Amino acid sequence: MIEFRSVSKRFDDGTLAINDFSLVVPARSTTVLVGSSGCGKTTLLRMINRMIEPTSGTIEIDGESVQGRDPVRLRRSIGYVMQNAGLLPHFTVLGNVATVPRLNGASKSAAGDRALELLDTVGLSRDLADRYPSQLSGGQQQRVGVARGLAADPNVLLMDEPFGAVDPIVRAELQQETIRLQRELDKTVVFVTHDIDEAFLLGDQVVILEKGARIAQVGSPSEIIENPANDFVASFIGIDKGKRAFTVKETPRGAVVVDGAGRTQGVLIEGGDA
Ligand SMILES: Nc1ncnc2c1ncn2[C@@H]1O[C@H](COP(=O)(O)OP(=O)(O)OP(=O)(O)O)[C@@H](O)[C@H]1O
Repeated sequence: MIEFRSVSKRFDDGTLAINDFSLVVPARSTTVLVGSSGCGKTTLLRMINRMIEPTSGTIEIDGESVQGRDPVRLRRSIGYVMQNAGLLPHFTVLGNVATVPRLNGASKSAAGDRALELLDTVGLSRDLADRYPSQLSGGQQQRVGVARGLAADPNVLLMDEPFGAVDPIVRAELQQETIRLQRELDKTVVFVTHDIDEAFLLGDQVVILEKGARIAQVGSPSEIIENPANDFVASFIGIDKGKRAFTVKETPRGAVVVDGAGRTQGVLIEGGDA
């Protein structure tokens, strides 16, 4: 579990990026921070692994303040996946993934073996191991980025808009892979996006943020859609534009559900376990 307690961050130029933010991130599930550009998502994420230091307040992982931990060791123990994968251009795929285990003291051959296993885990062919990042597609680069994030077998994985730069089809694939990985690996994932659909797809807990990282609402996707806390949330999740507003239409074969654009999205059945 990760806990933010009254965390604020004022940058040197006076910008108050985070204003008194408190949140519990449950272990072994995915929490998504979602909000418009500049609301403070990246700053929150980077305070977890001390790439950014809070001005006040504390952040704890499993009850221990990160401020008391050695920043370099802390960073190596937490997976971090960023937009555009953030790969080292002069290292091969294998080199990029093996770097973290090497830094953590693994021998060259053990780190290489681990890196190959991780390519399997993220669905990349081992044939790509000797390529350089520029020789990969955007989606493949992102997978390498995820493999690198998992390399230290961290309990906590931070993902900052990891699929922002790939096309919609690859993005959908990577989202499904993320869901599969989460099921298999059982990590505590904190995921940042500005895309509410991505947030609802991936998040067990979704945190909708306004400027200054003010929390507009925290809840499961169902809770938020069923009971938006205010007009800002309703608008942000698209209810007012009819995006998540469905109507029921009777047809000779039974009731169907129709979206705001008049397109039939599915059939209405009795019961279900929700
Ligand atoms: N080093 C810095 N110095 C001054 N202000 C900063 C710095 N880094 C970020 N900010 C400001 O802090 C606020 C929050 O930035 P942050 O990058 O956390 O937002 P974000 O929600 O991740 O945005 P985006 O989705 O565009 O990446 C913004 O107003 C930003 O301009």
